[in-house]
Amino acid sequence: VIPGWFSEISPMWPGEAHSLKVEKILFQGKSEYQDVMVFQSATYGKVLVLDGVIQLTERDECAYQEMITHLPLCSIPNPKKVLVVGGGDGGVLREVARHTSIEHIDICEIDKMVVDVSKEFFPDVAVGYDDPRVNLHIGDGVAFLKAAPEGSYDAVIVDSSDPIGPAQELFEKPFFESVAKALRPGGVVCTQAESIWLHMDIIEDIVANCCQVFKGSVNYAWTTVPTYPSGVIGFMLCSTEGPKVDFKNPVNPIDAIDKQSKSVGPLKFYNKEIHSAAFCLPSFAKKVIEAK
Ligand SMILES: NCCCN[C@H]1CC[C@H](N)CC1
Repeated sequence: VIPGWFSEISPMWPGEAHSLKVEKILFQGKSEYQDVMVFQSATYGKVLVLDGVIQLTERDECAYQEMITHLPLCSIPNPKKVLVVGGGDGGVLREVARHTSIEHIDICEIDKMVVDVSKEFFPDVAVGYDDPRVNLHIGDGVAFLKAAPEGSYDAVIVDSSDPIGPAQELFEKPFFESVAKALRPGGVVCTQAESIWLHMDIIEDIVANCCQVFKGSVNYAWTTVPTYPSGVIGFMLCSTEGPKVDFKNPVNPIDAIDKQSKSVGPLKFYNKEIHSAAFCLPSFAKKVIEAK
C-alpha cells in the first residue's frame, strides 16, 4: 500500500488496481452488510467505497447515473411508475426525477448506512431523495420484487454493487423472473452489468438468463466511467413481451427530460447520440452477447 493512495484491489479484477490519491478520510464505518468509507480524493472529489470497491466519485458519477437512468426511461413513452433497486446514494433518483411524466418512484436499498452517508457527504447526489414522488424502502430488493403486484412498474432500474457481497442475488435468474413479473407488458429493466474487458463470463450468463426471462428484447449497452475497473461499465436493457421497445432509437430521446431541472442542474453526460452509440459493441463482446 502506497501511503496517501487508495488502491481498489479485488479478486473480481485480478492483477490490476485503480488508485486514487487520498487527501483525507472523511468517514469509516461498518454496516450490517458491508464496510463503508468516504474519502476526499486529490482530483476526483469525494469518493464512496463499499467493501474496498469504488461506488462513485463526485467527478464522474454523472456518466453512470445518467446512462443507467435515461437509457431505459427514454426508450418508453410516458413512464409513470419506476422502481430503483439499490442506488442508495440517491444519484439514480436524481436522474429519474427529471422525467416529468413520472408520478411514483419506489427505491429499495438494503443498507441504511449508504443512504445516511450519501446524504451527509454527497448532497448533490442524495438530492434525489428530496423529490416528493420518492418512496424509500430499506430492505432486500429480492423480497421487495417478490412482493410487488404483477405489472406494477413501467421501468425497474437495478443500480447494484458487484456480484460478490450483498448484491449477489441481483445477478441471478430468480431475481430477473421477479422483475419481469413486476413489469407491465412492454415494461423495461436496466441493470448494472459489469465490464466487457473483465467480466465476459458473467455477462454471458446474465444475457442467457435475460433471454430466457424477458421475451421482448434483450440488449447490452456500455459507457465510460474512469473510476470503475477497466474504465467502462455495462448495462442490460431488457423489455417484457408487449408493445415493442426499440432501445437503440429512443422514443423521447431528450425532450422528456427536464434538462435544466432547477435543483439538480443540467445533464452532464447523456444525450441522444451517446444513447444510440452505447449499444455499439466491439467484436469480441458482440460475438458473445449477440450470439443468442
Ligand atoms: N450507485 C453507485 C454505482 C454502483 N455500481 C457500481 C458499478 C461498478 C462496481 N465495480 C461498483 C458499483
